[in-house]
Amino acid sequence: MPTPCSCGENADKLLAPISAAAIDRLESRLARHDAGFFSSSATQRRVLISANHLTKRFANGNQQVLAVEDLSFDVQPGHVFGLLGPNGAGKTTTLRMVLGLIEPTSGDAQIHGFQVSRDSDEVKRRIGFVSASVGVYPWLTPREVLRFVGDLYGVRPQVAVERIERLSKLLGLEEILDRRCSVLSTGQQQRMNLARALVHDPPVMLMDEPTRGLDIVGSQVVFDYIVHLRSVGKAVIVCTHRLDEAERFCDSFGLLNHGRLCQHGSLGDLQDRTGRTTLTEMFVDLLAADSKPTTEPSI
Ligand SMILES: Nc1ncnc2c1ncn2[C@@H]1O[C@H](COP(=O)(O)OP(=O)(O)OP(=O)(O)O)[C@@H](O)[C@H]1O
Repeated sequence: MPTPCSCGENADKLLAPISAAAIDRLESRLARHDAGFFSSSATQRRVLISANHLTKRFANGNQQVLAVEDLSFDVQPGHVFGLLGPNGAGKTTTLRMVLGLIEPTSGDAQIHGFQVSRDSDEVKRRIGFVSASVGVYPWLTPREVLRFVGDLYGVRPQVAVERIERLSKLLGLEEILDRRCSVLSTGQQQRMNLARALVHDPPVMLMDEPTRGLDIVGSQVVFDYIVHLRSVGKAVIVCTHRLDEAERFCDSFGLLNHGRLCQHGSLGDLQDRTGRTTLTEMFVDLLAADSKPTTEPSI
């Protein structure tokens, strides 16, 4: 006898026992969904920076310099990765490959799922870059520079105005926004560079020695900025020689020497593996143990 219900004849279908076959089908669909969610594409979306077996050789007269060798790492949103190493270890070369400024000899990097070697425009749109050696336009004011950069990246003028206002507050630029860049101090120029790297609101930030030449107050502005980047979910790579500072603000580390990744992990991982407490102690051991030259005969 059909069940009386305002749903009419559909009520029979709704109340009918679900067959074992239907349950099997449902379970296998859910399993497929879960597998898809946790497998490649979704996981890759969670990884904003992915370096895969990056290698770079430079020709240098009749020799070759192996600047970076088979380097792989991932950086997730809201994560600060410290790429550390002595002079000439290959840090800047790695950043240049990730930015797409130089071509790797082999390997590749992905930014937000876009391959650097193939989708370089998409990649550049998604990266902010801060370097101690980036120059400023002497005759422009910070406000003009920030508007100009916003325009280059296709940020709508009204959005650019709002962002410049927000970044000025964040970085204490209000007083200097309309002064010529040529009269700004090193610290003020660096604050403008930090703002410039964020005008297009990229999900990824690469920072090459961002505190070089800065005093304690200037360095603190950079640390606060990095903390801000993490809190808003950016994926950040920082190259620095200030190991004590890196310990404070990086979530994980890659220790490079002669282009090779000698250690990789959180501070706790590295402490467990090396038996050392500080990055400085680990570096001293690393340099003593690993003195392989990076020049090879030309081929
Ligand atoms: N264009 C180039 N031609 C030849 N050799 C290069 C070139 N660029 C970098 N190198 C070499 O590659 C190696 C790595 O250089 P890189 O600038 O990446 O090191 P780094 O870790 O950033 O050093 P630093 O801390 O001193 O800035 C060095 O031996 C350097 O001399």
